[in-house]
Formats: sequence, C-alpha cells, structure tokens
Amino acid sequence: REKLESMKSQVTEEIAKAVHLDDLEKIRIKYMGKKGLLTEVLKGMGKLPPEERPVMGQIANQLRDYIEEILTKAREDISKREKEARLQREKIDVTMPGKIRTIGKRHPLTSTLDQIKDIFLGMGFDIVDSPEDGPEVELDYYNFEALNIPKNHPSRDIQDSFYINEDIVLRSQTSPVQIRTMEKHKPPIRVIVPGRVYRSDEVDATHSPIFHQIEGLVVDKHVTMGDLKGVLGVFAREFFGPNTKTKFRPSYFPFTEPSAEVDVTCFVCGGKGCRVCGNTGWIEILGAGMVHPKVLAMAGVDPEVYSGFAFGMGLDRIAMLKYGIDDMRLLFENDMRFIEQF
Ligand SMILES: CNC(=O)COc1cccc(Nc2cc(Cl)ccn2)c1
Repeated sequence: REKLESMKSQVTEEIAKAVHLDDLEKIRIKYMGKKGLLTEVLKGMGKLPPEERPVMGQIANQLRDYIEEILTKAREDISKREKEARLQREKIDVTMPGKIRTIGKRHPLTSTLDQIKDIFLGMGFDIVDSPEDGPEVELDYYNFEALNIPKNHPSRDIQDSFYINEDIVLRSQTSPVQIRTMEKHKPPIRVIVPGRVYRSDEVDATHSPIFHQIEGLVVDKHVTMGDLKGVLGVFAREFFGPNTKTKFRPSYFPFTEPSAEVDVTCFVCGGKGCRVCGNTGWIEILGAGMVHPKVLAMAGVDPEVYSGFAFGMGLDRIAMLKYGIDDMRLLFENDMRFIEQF
C-alpha cells in the first residue's frame, strides 16, 4: 500500500517536471509499459493473500486511472504551450516594410545616346562606334589636317588639345571616324558616330577634359542644305518634342561651308523664356554645315560628283539640358546617389 502511495506522489512529481511530450511518453512507459513499475505491481497481485487482493487491486487500478488522467492533462498543457510558442515564433508582422528590390539604372548619358541612336536609325543612318572604325588616340592628320584645319589653326594649340607627340593627339571630335569611313566606303554614306572626345579646357561645371560627342555625316549625289535642315528638324522634334522649332544661324567651321549653329525652341518653356534657356526661348544644341569640298577630296570623295552634310552635338550637354543636370562632373563620378535618380 505504501509502495503504491509513494509511486503516486513520485509519478505526480515527474509529470509536473515534464517539459516535452516525449518526456511524458517516457513516464508512461516507466509506469505503464510492459515492464512498468505499476505493471509489475499489477502482475504481482496474484501472490497477495486472497483477502487483500480486491483492496489492493482497486488501489492499483485507481492509480492507473490517475496516471492516465494526469498524463492526458499534461499532454494537453504541453501541446497548448508548444503551439503558443510556435505561433509566437512564426508570427509575421504585416506592418513591416517590404523588401525593396533594387533595380539597375541606366546612366543618363547611355539613355540619351540610345534615344538619339534610335531617331537616326529610324532615318536610315548606320551607327559607327567601334574602336576599329577610329581610335580615340588619333593621328593629328585625321583630327586636324583632313578636316581642313591647317597647322597654325588656334584649335591645334596645346591649350585646346592633348598631344601625345607631334603627330598623335587625343581626338577632340569624332569627325576623324567619319573621315576614315569616307576613305573606306563609297557613297552613299549615312552614319552617326558617337564617341568620347578630349579637350584640355579648364574643368568647371560645364567643361570636362573627357566628354562625349555625336556627329553625323551624309554623303551622296545632290545632297543639299535642305536635306540637312530636314534631317535636323526631324531629330529636334523627335528628341525635344513635336512642337520644337529649329533656327539655323550662320556660323563658321573649317570643315564645313556653309556652316550653321542650330538652336531649338526651349523644351522646358516652349520658347517663352526661362532659366534653362536664359530667357531667350532658344537653346543651341548643335553645329552643322555642308562638308567642305576640300575635306571630301582629301578623303577620296570627288566633290564634283558628290556632296554631303555633317553635324556635331555634345552628348553631355544635351543630357544635362534634358535632365536638368547642372554640373558635368556628375556624369563622370558614377555616384549612385546621382545615377539612381534616373
Ligand atoms: C559639338 N560639335 C559642334 O559644335 C560642331 O560639330 C560639327 C559641326 C559641323 C560639322 C562637324 N563634323 C564634320 C565631320 C566631317 Cl568628316 C566633315 C565636316 N564636318 C561637326
């Protein structure tokens, strides 16, 4: 009897201390399993004197029912507690901010160049922009001589161009590639040439020693100034907007005759006048003209048979106008705080 009593308090204590369901299972097996402590007692009943058997049997059965009962209770408590813990652990706070997917951004120069390329591709121009079509470190001949810029011309001064030596210079425009194109291909020629150019200007908000130009060249029979105005008008309306007007002001370049500087109506104020266009309503975006006959001849194109026009624009300047960037140096620093704004 004492044994059963002490077993009852012992099993109660063990169950109270159980933390996991399998602890309870171990306890159940310890007492109720095939070799369980209580199972042994129940088996030993047969050895008791007959008058004690019913009393002891009843106590033993009560103990078995008791153990089953508190085991079940304990199981419920533990599963409930573990379920609570799991819910707490796996709880999702839906008010947390989402993961921001950072996406790559195209540099403003790249997207501006792509837009310009598309416009001229749409007009049947080819893009000539691989290194073998013309190097950035160029012969003095292609950068000056072949463009009708004589030896003593001011733009050949050291303060305007980076000289490697007497005959080699960092190209100051992409025209050399057009000269090389004329040497290699018979007309008709319709190309635009984007590329990096170098000038030893002082560095400030609108000048950088490295910058980008896009030049265009058309050579064929009967090419006229009207073709030039038509092509540049389409470019201006496609790039700056359908109501954009163009103005051709007489100008001078050694490599074109006649030469012109081309303004477009300000795409910000539509021509009324604002900060961007300096209250003039017009913005100068490129220089152009009919290719000088001497330039054609030097490049192996007969000026008696063919004529052509050419133009050049500063890509950095156009991108800065379009996106309201006020310091050219921002285009070269690749600061993500700048680039990710586009
Ligand atoms: C930023 N560029 C400007 O202000 C002006 O650039 C210009 C103007 C006129 C013509 C050209 N290019 C050119 C090329 C050949 Cl092969 C022959 C004749 N001309 C570039």
